[in-house]
Amino acid sequence: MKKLYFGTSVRKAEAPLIASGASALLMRRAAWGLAHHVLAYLSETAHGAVYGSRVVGLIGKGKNGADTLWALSMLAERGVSVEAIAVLGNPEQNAQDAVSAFHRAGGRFVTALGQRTDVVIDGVLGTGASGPFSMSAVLAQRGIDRPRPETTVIACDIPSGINADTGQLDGDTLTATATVTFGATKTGLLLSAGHQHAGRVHTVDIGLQEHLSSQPTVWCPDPHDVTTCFPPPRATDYKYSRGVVGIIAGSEAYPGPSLLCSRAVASCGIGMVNLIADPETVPSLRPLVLGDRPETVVTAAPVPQVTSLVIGPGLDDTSTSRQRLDEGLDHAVEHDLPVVIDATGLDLVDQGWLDRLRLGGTSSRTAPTVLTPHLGEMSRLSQRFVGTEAVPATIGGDKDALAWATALAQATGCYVVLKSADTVVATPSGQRGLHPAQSADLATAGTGDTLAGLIAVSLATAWTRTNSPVTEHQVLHHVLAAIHLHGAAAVSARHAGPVSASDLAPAVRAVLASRG
Ligand SMILES: NC(=O)C1=CN([C@@H]2O[C@H](COP(=O)(O)OP(=O)(O)OC[C@H]3O[C@@H](n4cnc5c(N)ncnc54)[C@H](OP(=O)(O)O)[C@@H]3O)[C@@H](O)[C@H]2O)[C@@H](O)CC1
Ligand SMILES: Nc1ncnc2c1ncn2[C@@H]1O[C@H](COP(=O)(O)OP(=O)(O)O)[C@@H](O)[C@H]1O
Repeated sequence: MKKLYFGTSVRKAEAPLIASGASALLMRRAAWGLAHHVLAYLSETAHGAVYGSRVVGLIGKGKNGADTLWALSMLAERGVSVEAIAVLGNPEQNAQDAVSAFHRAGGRFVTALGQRTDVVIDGVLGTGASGPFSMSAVLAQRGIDRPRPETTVIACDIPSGINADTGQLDGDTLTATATVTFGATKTGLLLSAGHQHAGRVHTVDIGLQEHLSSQPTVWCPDPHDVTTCFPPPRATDYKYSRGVVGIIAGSEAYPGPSLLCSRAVASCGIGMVNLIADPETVPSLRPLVLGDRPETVVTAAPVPQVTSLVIGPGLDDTSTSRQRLDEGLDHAVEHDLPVVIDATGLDLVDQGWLDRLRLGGTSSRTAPTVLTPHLGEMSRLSQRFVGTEAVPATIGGDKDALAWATALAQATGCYVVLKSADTVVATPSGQRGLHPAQSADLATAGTGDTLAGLIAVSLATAWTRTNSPVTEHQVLHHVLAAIHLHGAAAVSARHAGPVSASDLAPAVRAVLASRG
């Protein structure tokens, strides 16, 4: 997993260095990093020509603008023709050293972008941005055209106006081809509007690591985590040692999720899939799932070897579904097993259950309970268990997703996986994870049922493979790995055309096959 930091944390980490007079040094390191990446993009985009190419910086009134001016000076030394446009404030007043260096290098201030601009550097606002910001309005006020769509835009540290903690943007900004960010990868670059506008993120080390170590971290999964958390079987394995996932999903009204969930679990190579569906009360599930995968073990109650449970996809609001949920949760509590609660299960679970399911709750539980709401379900859960107002469920909306998930995790004592284009995870003690959107192909019915199954597999693996008690951080790791596998499966399935939820299970196998 990679570590991400809030923008405010990076600013706190810089503070002691700035106090000791190292501000100019940090800025120079940042500018070198920015210039280096601009040169690389020029080599790719300006017909391989660095000499004679033209780079224009949009300059604000803070240090972000100063960084950009220093980087332009360095580019000038490599034969790049550099110009700057003051779009906010007067850099002469706030960044005199940088302006002098820029002039010395042959740079000049202009008032228009000009016909041929190879790269535009967005140096208007960095981590000091606050409140509303409209790049369109700021440019229009000065009679400056927006860069043409084909122009390479490189954001200095973060696209202007983006909140470096939350990724939120109150207004509009330029969509960058790439962002060159300093000190650490900021959460705001991989979340919400920040993720949509940052383009490719390059992180430049400016010597903050030691000072960042005391700052809170947000964990981000990578492909290696899938390899670790979804391992191939060991030579000595047998079916029960690989884990058994119990599934309480599907109803007479919505039978499909039982199949989607079973397929997802089976596609990971688990020891056994146990669909818990009494033929007396939900008669259609058994033939449906057995017709698809005869190896599924369908029982009225969980088999004793169950290692983790997923409860909720496709349940309806009937007494049968409620009873199935109650029996499944009872089993999870009694045997201290990890349980993933998804979809209707989230609406059926009540405070009494949460008191028993929370870590160290009335049942002295040690195994995790993972709640996997989408935005609408999250809004309802927050109203019921945190006491917050109803929130309109729009992707990229004005909610700080990490803070929202953290509040619910702390209130419920459960792990929360808040699913939208970006997915965030919060643990009961406040550890956090973030999986930036990987594939919008997941925006289709049934993909959440698949994810719930993958998380249950990953937790079953943690439970069967780890001898010592599984830590909260290990649970976070396994949950994030499952989310990454889900996204990678959507990317893989895309190669064959538009994706539906049924395509994900075969794609999960393909992704795992490619990881060895
Ligand atoms: N510290 C260091 O040593 C290092 C820092 N580094 C660099 O510094 C950058 C942060 O610099 P920064 O703190 O000067 O903030 P920055 O974003 O450039 O501008 C703030 C100015 O903008 C204004 N403003 C704010 N919001 C606004 C809005 N919505 N609309 C309009 N105006 C708005 C605000 O005005 P105010 O609201 O305060 O009146 C203030 O004047 C960071 O991203 C990185 O590039 C690196 O070099 C590494 C070393
Ligand atoms: N635009 C998007 N980009 C990336 N992932 C998305 C997007 N929209 C939805 N997803 C993902 O798709 C899944 C949808 O889950 P959910 O809404 O519970 O679906 P369902 O209940 O139909 O199974 C989640 O994992 C979510 O993160």
